[in-house]
Amino acid sequence: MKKQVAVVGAVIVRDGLILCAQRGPQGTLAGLWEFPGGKIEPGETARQALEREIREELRCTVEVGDEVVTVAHEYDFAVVDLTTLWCTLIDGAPQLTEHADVRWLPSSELDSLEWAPADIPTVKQIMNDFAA
Ligand SMILES: Nc1nc2c([nH]c(=O)n2[C@H]2C[C@H](O)[C@@H](COP(=O)(O)OP(=O)(O)OP(=O)(O)O)O2)c(=O)[nH]1
Repeated sequence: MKKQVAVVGAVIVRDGLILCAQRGPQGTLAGLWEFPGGKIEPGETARQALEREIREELRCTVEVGDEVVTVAHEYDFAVVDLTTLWCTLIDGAPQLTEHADVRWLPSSELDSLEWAPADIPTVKQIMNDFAA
């Protein structure tokens, strides 16, 4: 059985734009775009994990809202269960610590980036939700 990893990602919305983050040039899924976040640690809820990851990775504070969607994606290295949650910034502005780049994009332009494979259904759903 492949290892199963529970991951949370933040869909941070500010002034109608969505924060997209590019993974660093080394390691898993290098250079691809994702929603900032990471693995849920034992004993944490998805929301707690996301608040912690955003503080660590982007040095800012988010308020976590409703779930966008949960998607399971099988990579060669693991099955990733990616849950995304709508977020708003309540303190600070995102700073680059691990990511190569961040961009604020309107939902209609999200598909201009090369996303991690697990994110593609999520990106489609966000584009639909915003267009609705
Ligand atoms: N944070 C985040 N991770 C994602 C997304 N899409 C996606 O496939 N992933 C994958 C990448 C990683 O394998 C895992 C998240 O773990 P992590 O954020 O702790 O990443 P990492 O690079 O330190 O992990 P790893 O090298 O040990 O796999 O989920 C996404 O939108 N956000």
